[in-house]
Amino acid sequence: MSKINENNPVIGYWMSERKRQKLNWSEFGKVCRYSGFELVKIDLERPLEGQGPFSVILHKLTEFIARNDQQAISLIKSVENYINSHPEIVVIDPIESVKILLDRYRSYGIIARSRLNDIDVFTPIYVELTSNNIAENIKKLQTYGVSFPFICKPYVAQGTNDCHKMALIFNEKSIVDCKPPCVAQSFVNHNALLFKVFVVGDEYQVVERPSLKNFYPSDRSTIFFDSHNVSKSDSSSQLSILDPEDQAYVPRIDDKKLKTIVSVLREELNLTLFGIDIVVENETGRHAIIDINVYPGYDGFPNFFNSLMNCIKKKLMEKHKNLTAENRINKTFLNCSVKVETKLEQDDSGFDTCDSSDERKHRQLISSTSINSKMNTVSKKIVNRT
Ligand SMILES: Nc1ncnc2c1ncn2[C@@H]1O[C@H](COP(=O)(O)OP(=O)(O)OP(=O)(O)O)[C@@H](O)[C@H]1O
Ligand SMILES: O=P(O)(O)O[C@H]1[C@H](OP(=O)(O)O)[C@@H](OP(=O)(O)O)[C@@H](O)[C@@H](O)[C@@H]1OP(=O)(O)O
Repeated sequence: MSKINENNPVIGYWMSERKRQKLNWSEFGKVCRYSGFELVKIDLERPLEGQGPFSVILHKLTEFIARNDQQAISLIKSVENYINSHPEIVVIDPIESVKILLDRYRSYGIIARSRLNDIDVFTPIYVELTSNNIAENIKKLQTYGVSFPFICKPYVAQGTNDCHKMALIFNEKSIVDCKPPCVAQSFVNHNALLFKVFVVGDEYQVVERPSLKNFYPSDRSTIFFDSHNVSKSDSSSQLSILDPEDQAYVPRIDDKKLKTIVSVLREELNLTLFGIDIVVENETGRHAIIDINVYPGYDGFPNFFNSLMNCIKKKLMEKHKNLTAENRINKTFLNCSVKVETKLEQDDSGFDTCDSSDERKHRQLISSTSINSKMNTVSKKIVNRT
């Protein structure tokens, strides 16, 4: 097992070249150096064991996690194995949590079951469509209460070429335009304003983005669109221009609700880097969460790299504290067990008690096995941290 180099801790990262360039990632290298860290790109084609030791692993592996081929599966498996055998490393973010968010249906479920309901924050009614049988889909939509118009969103939320291709469906005869497997979600009118919340650990920022205009049930045909042409900071889609009959009212986000949304989701998702897309429903002012993204673009987040660095330092401190506490608990456990065992040996006077001496030996064996395994973990951790 490799050791953490505390004098010059290494942050190993992986993200696509496209994302690296968009974020101007080399600047983060400078921030790292300034804070005494080394920033190293992980080579996914080589075993990770020889590339460390890492103090932190930061990744956006969504494009591999979303893929279902053998190569991607075994690549992710080997990253997972490496992470599992190095509990001392801070991982941003756990692959298990990322997997959940790549499945739109599951991430909507998390919102729907969370205590956000208590503050009237909701995810618009949704249902998963898995079959091409139109009658079955109509029935499902009715049963779950998905209303027209609704948006058909690909099942996989991030990391594929098609995951941002959506269809806005206005009537029953257009249900044929759904492309299962997908999630159908009722459309919420929100005057074409989207609030994007970018979260970095304890910090967050809201940026306003263009969004889809108000729509109503009608005979019109399906609108197919790519979400990246609608809701980027420089988007100027025709679909975002309000109709003359719409009220030129500007929705507002409630800061107190926003704070609760971030803290509830941070806890529910077990993620450090994520984005929440919120719209405010016309008339009711209710806040609807329409999407959650893993490690989003952070476009408009001032000093993102400084916030990221602060967050990494905080996570390292927490990890250090947890490992120290674990060591202390293990030592206490060891002391107690040694005392109990000594007492057991003294008690073994040859008289028949309710425990046979064989049973006692068996118990002692179990006890010392568990001490040994605990000590192994402790000493491994001590080795890793020196
Ligand atoms: N339920 C909804 N009601 C109203 N508008 C919606 C709803 N869901 C999505 N939209 C609109 O469609 C756009 C794309 O939806 P969504 O955010 O789910 O797509 P995405 O591809 O996951 O986006 P991202 O690029 O953030 O990953 C949103 O920006 C918003 O304009
Ligand atoms: O940065 P990446 O390449 O990861 O792209 C992400 C994109 O960021 P970008 O706008 O900087 O492209 C995000 O947009 P914002 O929510 O931040 O607006 C969001 O669309 C993610 O779903 C994308 O992840 P992907 O689907 O590609 O995995």
